[in-house]
Amino acid sequence: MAFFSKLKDKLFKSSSKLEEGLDAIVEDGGEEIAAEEVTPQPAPEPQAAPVVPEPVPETAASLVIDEVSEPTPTLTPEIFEMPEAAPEPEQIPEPVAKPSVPETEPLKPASKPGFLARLTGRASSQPVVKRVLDDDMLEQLEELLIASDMGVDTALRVTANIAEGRFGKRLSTSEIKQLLASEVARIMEPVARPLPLYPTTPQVVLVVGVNGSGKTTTIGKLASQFRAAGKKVVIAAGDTFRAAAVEQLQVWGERAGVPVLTAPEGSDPASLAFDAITKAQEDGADLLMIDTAGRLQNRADLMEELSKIVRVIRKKDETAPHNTLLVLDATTGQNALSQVETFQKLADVSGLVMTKLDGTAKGGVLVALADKFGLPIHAIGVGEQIDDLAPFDPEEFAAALTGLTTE
Ligand SMILES: Nc1nc2c(ncn2[C@@H]2O[C@H](COP(=O)(O)OP(=O)(O)OP(=O)(O)O)[C@@H](O)[C@H]2O)c(=O)[nH]1
Repeated sequence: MAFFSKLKDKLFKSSSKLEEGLDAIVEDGGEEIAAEEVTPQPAPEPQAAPVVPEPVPETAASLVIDEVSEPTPTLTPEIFEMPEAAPEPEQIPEPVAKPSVPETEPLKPASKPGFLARLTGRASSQPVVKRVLDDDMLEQLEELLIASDMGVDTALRVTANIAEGRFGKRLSTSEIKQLLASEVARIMEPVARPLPLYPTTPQVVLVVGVNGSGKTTTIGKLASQFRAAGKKVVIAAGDTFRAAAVEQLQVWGERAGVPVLTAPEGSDPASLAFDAITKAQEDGADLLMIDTAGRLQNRADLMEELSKIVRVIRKKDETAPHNTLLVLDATTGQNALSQVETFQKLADVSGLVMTKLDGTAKGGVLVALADKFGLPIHAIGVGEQIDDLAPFDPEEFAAALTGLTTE
């Protein structure tokens, strides 16, 4: 798949870091095994799921956005309904959420005889190095995952799951990679969800995040995708304190062919938001995306600013904002975790966009985020160009992160 190779190329630093680490771990204390002794490693048996498994629509991999019927304050899978533009009837997801699903039920990456399944069992004519999975090896694996920004808790859980039923067995780097990729995909599967779009118009998308995280760029990229999907979009440049931020948003608006509403420098962002929703309603816009300031230095001010924006737009539509997107910069690694905690206190964050996954060695933080918060990841930024915003696909991500290849 074209996107897979692009993501893989772009996640090169993350995967090479993990790959080199895994090679070193297996070689350290491993021994060479002749090809005929190499047996394919079965896919891992999932343990109790860290998060409740949710089926993900097949279409999730091809759409950053998803259209749903009713606005609700929280985003749960049952709000997903048939996207109007579903390409094939058989691709339509069943809107199922089963709180009664037993915790031990396997998660879904394995249900699709897809990419990972094709990799599993691949035979090699070359001799391979295998190492007995013992306490030393597990400790090294934990350290490697922690160093890859997966976070201590997630790294321990992932390693324990890999070890389950395999302790004392000999594993090759490729087998470990497959196991690791399956574990990562299993954690990521429930959070890989397109941005839900409700029928209410204008749909208000509030975009929050620290300065420099990629809010402006993401708004531009999203606006372009919405436009391509036939939506009428308006952008409000809500960071009225920084003229440069407003100018940059105007540039992105031009690129995406979307109007950007601005206000004089230093003016009240809530007042701009009110004018913007008024205009969006008058113009019959489908979407209003509101950029916001990201000054964490003064959290009380920022909190007041964000809650005032919400108060004011609710005067025009009490169900707004319909999505509050938190934009996170993957290169900040573990810092992204504290940003989620902080912004959850400042705003009612409904989903995440992770930017700058290209060229960072810190992609593992997504696994920690998914494991810890379970917030939907709607999209990932893999470059600075307008089309460098991709839907989040757990299997592709896991394969790219762990350095799995089809060759
Ligand atoms: N490589 C890469 N760079 C990105 C990505 N997303 C954003 N950037 C770059 O990150 C920098 C900051 O992005 P902005 O969109 O300006 O971030 P912001 O959060 O709006 O920042 P402020 O305007 O300071 O509030 C810019 O140089 C972008 O080109 C991405 O996915 N990959």
